[in-house]
Amino acid sequence: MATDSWALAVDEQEAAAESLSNLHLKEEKTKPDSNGAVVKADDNAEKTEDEEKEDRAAQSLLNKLIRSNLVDTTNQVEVLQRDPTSPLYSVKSFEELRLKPQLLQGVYAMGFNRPSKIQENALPMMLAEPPQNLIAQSQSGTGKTAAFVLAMLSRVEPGNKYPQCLCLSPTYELALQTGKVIEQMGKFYPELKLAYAVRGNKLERGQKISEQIVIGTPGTVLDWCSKLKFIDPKKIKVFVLDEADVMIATQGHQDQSIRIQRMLPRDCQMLLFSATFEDSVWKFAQKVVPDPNIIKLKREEETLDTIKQYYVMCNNRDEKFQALCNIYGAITIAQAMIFCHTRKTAAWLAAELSKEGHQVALLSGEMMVEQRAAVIERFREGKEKVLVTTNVCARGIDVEQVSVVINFDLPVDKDGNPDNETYLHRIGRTGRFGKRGLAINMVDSKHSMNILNRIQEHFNKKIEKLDTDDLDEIEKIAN
Ligand SMILES: Nc1ncnc2c1ncn2[C@@H]1O[C@H](COP(=O)(O)OP(=O)(O)OP(=O)(O)O)[C@@H](O)[C@H]1O
Repeated sequence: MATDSWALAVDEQEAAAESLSNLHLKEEKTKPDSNGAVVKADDNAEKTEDEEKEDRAAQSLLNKLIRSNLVDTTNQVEVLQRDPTSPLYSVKSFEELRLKPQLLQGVYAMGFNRPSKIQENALPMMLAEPPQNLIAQSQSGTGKTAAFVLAMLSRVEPGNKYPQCLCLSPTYELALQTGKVIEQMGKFYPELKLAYAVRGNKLERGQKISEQIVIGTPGTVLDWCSKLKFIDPKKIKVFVLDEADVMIATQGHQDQSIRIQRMLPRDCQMLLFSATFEDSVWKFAQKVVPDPNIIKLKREEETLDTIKQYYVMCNNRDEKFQALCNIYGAITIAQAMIFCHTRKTAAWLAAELSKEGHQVALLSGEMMVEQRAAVIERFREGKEKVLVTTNVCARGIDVEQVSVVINFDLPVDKDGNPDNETYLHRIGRTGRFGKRGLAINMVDSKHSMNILNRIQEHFNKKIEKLDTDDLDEIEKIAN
């Protein structure tokens, strides 16, 4: 399980050296050399990076668990065809795809009325004859999984009792999630079976798999294809590489995926999906998907334009808490998210707010992903009005009804510099879909004032000072 390790490292520092608790926020990058706590932070640096990678898989799983709808996007899909002279097809309905009736029934049973933006272009390409390869990138929640599941289900011949579609996922949990979609969409195909090639799923040696679709993690799939020979890779017609960006962040997965790909027949259809498209993903994609069509859908830009930003000057944690109480006392806040730098602060703040009678949810890095999903779900349903959280676990969560975001601690990176991207992520979520949002930043030292100033400069947007002792002033900001 992934952990909020950066916060954990900081927590450890806090406990180990209370008097030096602000060391990680040192303005200058150079770290004092005579201090044990700082050396410890250095020791942790590598571990933190590793665990951050692991956190990508956890984040991805969390996104899947809490997502119930397609993500809205106004951006246009970018399509790069392998053969630019061939006509470009896009579909506005599932009927146009001439799917097998059982499959169309499965799609409608899932409540899909029409293809998503990425599906409009991706599906005709994936279902074309002869099969074409595809690399597709779009953010989580835009319909990629549903698209490749539909492609696998369309190509499979249920009468043939051997694996024909192979799908690689970065983790066991993500494989299970995709498996669920296959089962749902293939509901009206009773003869269709699915096998999970994941660690712990032990088969007897010499056995052959009769399931038509295999989904699994690269290490186990490689074993099943080569050493154990449970799967005959030469019979695979569709090869899907899901979550390529998460995949390559895990040691060994890239090589294993390439080795699997090499065992497949030349005419096997190769499909690769990724939520992001940094250079490393692109290089990997080109290695495993020959002659691809490419589809990209840009992430919806987050902006601070519709958000009123304020800061409150305090001297310490207790004053910050008092300021928060004053704000709550003066204005009605439907739902708020409050961000803290460490788990320890988050837990403390949640407890203090509860004592004040607020219905508080705490989202923290040591929770299992499923627990986090449950907390977010309750918050979404409005069962709690305040969500206190640290950074890592709240990234990428869309909580549309949140009207106020409070940075109890300003976001800083490992070197103590402003983390502008995180600031935008946190705050950008309030002012969605034309709504106006409110962001309040707590500042408690010269150092954090400096961070705030640098954030202001970066976005070229003024953050106004707010006096939380002046009730009239607070009331004004809510209007
Ligand atoms: N055409 C559609 N119409 C309505 N809902 C859809 C459609 N396609 C997918 N969905 C739903 O939208 C959500 C996101 O879809 P999907 O999981 O396929 O996206 P994704 O890009 O693969 O995201 P992730 O990588 O997080 O899984 C799911 O709840 C899915 O059931």
